[in-house]
Amino acid sequence: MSDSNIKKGNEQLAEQATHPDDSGYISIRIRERIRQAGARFHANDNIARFIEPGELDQLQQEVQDKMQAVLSSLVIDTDSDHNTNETAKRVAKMYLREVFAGRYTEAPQVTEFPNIEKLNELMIVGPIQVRSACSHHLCPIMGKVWIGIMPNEHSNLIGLSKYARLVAWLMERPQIQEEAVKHVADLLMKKVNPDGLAVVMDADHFCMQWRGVRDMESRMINSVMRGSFLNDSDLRKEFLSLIRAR
Ligand SMILES: Nc1nc2c(ncn2[C@@H]2O[C@H](COP(=O)(O)OP(=O)(O)OP(=O)(O)O)[C@@H](O)[C@H]2O)c(=O)[nH]1
Repeated sequence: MSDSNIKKGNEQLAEQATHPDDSGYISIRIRERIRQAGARFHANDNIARFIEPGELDQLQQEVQDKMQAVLSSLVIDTDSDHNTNETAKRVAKMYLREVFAGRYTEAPQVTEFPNIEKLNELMIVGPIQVRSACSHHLCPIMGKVWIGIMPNEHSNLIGLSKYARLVAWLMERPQIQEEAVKHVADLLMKKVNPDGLAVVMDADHFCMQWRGVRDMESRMINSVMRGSFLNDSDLRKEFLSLIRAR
């Protein structure tokens, strides 16, 4: 980072400090609030409730300044290289507003309708295209998710698009696939309260393709079965054969 960039970054951080005695790093204040609440802030946790209005902009600026330092340590001349001149800014925006946005924003609003007609037939949604990142290398995970729902009279019905919105909100975080699928199942159990739920995810892990073992063929497929999908092997088979046919 050039001296002028460092100075600019420091001035911006100083301006952001609302208390004269804090370091100016908004991430420190947010972390402190989370710790005081006894909450967790792993890569796949949502921390939106600890971020006050306007603070996400400050956090993005902090990430930008630190990303600029990473580029500088990579010995990239971001001052004269027109291609990387604004890379720190782009990457900060991409992390906070796009690929990891599920950490920093509240869950999408979902209208829940009562199951007036007492529907109890298998319903399948998918393939829902999903984009996530592994928490080990922050490399993309790109894949598909299928959801099977067996409602009962106590279930809520939610709009079809809401499955995709909820799944996207959970996926836009660094994580491992096993936990991602479990989180999808937990959230849908809470929202829909079905008799049974099945979630299958099939994804490419770029940390195995772009780098590391550089295996372009292998993928990860995993599933979570709850309630009647666990207890009723015919239902499970019907679900799996219907998604296989797609
Ligand atoms: N179980 C699981 N592993 C994952 C997932 N995404 C990435 N990984 C793996 O996480 C592992 C991280 O392993 P490490 O040994 O700590 O890192 P590394 O030395 O860079 O590993 P290599 O990829 O083998 O070069 C790698 O084997 C990845 O393939 C996931 O969703 N689930």
